[in-house]
Amino acid sequence: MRGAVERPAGLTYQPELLTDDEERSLLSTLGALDFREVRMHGQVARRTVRHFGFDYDYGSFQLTRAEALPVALHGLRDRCADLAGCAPEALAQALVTRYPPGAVIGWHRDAPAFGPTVVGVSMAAACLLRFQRGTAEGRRVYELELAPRSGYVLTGAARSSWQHSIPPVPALRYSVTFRTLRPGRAGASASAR
Ligand SMILES: O=C(O)CCC(=O)C(=O)O
Ligand SMILES: [Fe+2]
Repeated sequence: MRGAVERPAGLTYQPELLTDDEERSLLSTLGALDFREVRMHGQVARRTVRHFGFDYDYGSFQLTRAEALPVALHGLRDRCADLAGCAPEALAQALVTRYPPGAVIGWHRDAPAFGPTVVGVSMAAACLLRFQRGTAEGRRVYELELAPRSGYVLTGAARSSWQHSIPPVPALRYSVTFRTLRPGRAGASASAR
């Protein structure tokens, strides 16, 4: 990655957020989920996903109600809320992603329909999380290894100004990403049920 290295403000990384036993038990829950394909611009991605709480429609840019978070993932949400310093219920959306070897997620910022806080947990294989902002001479980059059982929080500039991506994962990886909703969306979400 070309550019000056700068750690994004608002990025927190927490190794060993989960114990080995917690990871093992969560992986058996995640492994049993029925994952769905991701289709963007007509292309089917290698990674597959499952949404809980809310689903994001890439066509209409709207959030719609999805199935409730399984009880087996409530403890994980509590842990992530602690890490982010918010109430567990504020983490209204959970996205579970399964990355088979070689799967990626391209450069993006999380949708503006979501709120100011994004918390992610990594399980099974490690991967790199890359950040970029600015162009040409002003390009800034950062790279972080996400170890299995670790968590990260994106707030502030890390959430809203920097883009992030994951290059091809070396081995099967699962992540659970919890997101808040944009303030003022509570009414909209209730009527979208
Ligand atoms: O897998 C991850 O940890 C990050 C996924 C991500 O950036 C996203 O789904 O928006
Ligand atoms: Fe993201």
